[in-house]
Amino acid sequence: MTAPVIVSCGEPAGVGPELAQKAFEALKGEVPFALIADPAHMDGPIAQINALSEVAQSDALPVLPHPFAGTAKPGAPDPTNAQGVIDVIARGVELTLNGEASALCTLPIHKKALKDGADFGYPGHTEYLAALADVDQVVMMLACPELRVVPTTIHIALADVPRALTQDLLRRTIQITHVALQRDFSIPAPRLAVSGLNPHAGEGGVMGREEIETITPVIEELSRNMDIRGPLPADTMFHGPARAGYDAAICMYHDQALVPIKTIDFASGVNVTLGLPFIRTSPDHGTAFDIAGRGIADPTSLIAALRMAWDMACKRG
Ligand SMILES: NC(=O)c1ccc[n+]([C@@H]2O[C@H](COP(=O)([O-])OP(=O)(O)OC[C@H]3O[C@@H](n4cnc5c(N)ncnc54)[C@H](O)[C@@H]3O)[C@@H](O)[C@H]2O)c1
Ligand SMILES: N[C@H](C(=O)O)[C@H](O)COP(=O)(O)O
Repeated sequence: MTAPVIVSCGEPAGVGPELAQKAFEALKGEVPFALIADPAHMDGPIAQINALSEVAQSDALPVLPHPFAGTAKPGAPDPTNAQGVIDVIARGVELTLNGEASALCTLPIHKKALKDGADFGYPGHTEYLAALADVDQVVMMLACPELRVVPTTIHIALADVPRALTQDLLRRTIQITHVALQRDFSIPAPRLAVSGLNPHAGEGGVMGREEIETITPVIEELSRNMDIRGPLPADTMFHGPARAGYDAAICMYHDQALVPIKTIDFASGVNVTLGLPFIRTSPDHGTAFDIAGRGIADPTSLIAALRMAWDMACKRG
């Protein structure tokens, strides 16, 4: 039997805790999951549990208690909670690695709050999870029913992208994506479209040389074994008919990949980390401090993230 999904609470001052309550109501009987959180931070009904084996018997949101140093005031992160947020993620990883949970779904963190409150040394979950799992490269993919995108460089300043974009990084990003599309998304022969970095994919070297020196050689090499094309101008590869021609778009930097998907489907996009020794998904939005605690946050993306985690877990068996 597939074990439940474990959900890390993320920033308690954000929309995470209320979304977990809403997702529990929506997914009862469909996706078994438990939240790791401080019960004192939760507003609605919860069932405190001691182990994930108790999830099936819970008629309220099952919560594995994790005491935090501070209270949760919507929209105002308490720096004394930062270490708790980080520790909850690590506890979620431990539970997936020891098999008590089948997958990890993370609620949003506030990166600056973690840096300020606990000197968190990672720009996001993606890099922290890679470190916890001792994996030197993972891939961020965001997926919605109409589009999958992968940023090759992730949480770095735009000015640093050209230097970070190496043939090795691009090759491994594409290979990890290709394997995951086959294994977790049931696409036997994935079609990949690779963007350029520069306007008009460099226009033959007139507007930048990364396409000639870095991107094209990798595509040529990998095209011997996979259906891959590019570099394509990024401005024309995301409209409807263009999207129909590929299963995933490999992009060169964060916003090149995430702007199109969050524009097309902010409500139900899912962030999934590929290349980890466990399954990790997440909603595609952040902590939404501006609406936290008002009961109006939309749980659609979290619901999609939980369904994706569960689906992947059931497929992997
Ligand atoms: N997985 C993650 O941990 C994750 C993902 C994205 C952003 N973040 C972090 O979250 C923080 C805030 O980021 P941001 O302000 O750029 O993005 P955000 O997604 O938190 O908010 C952007 C806008 O979308 C709205 N929004 C977000 N989620 C919503 C929901 N579920 N229902 C209704 N409206 C919603 C917000 O109210 C806001 O107006 C930053 O620290 C960022 O790094 C974390
Ligand atoms: N780049 C992600 C997004 O905007 O959706 C987000 O910052 C989450 O990153 P992690 O999953 O690494 O926390």
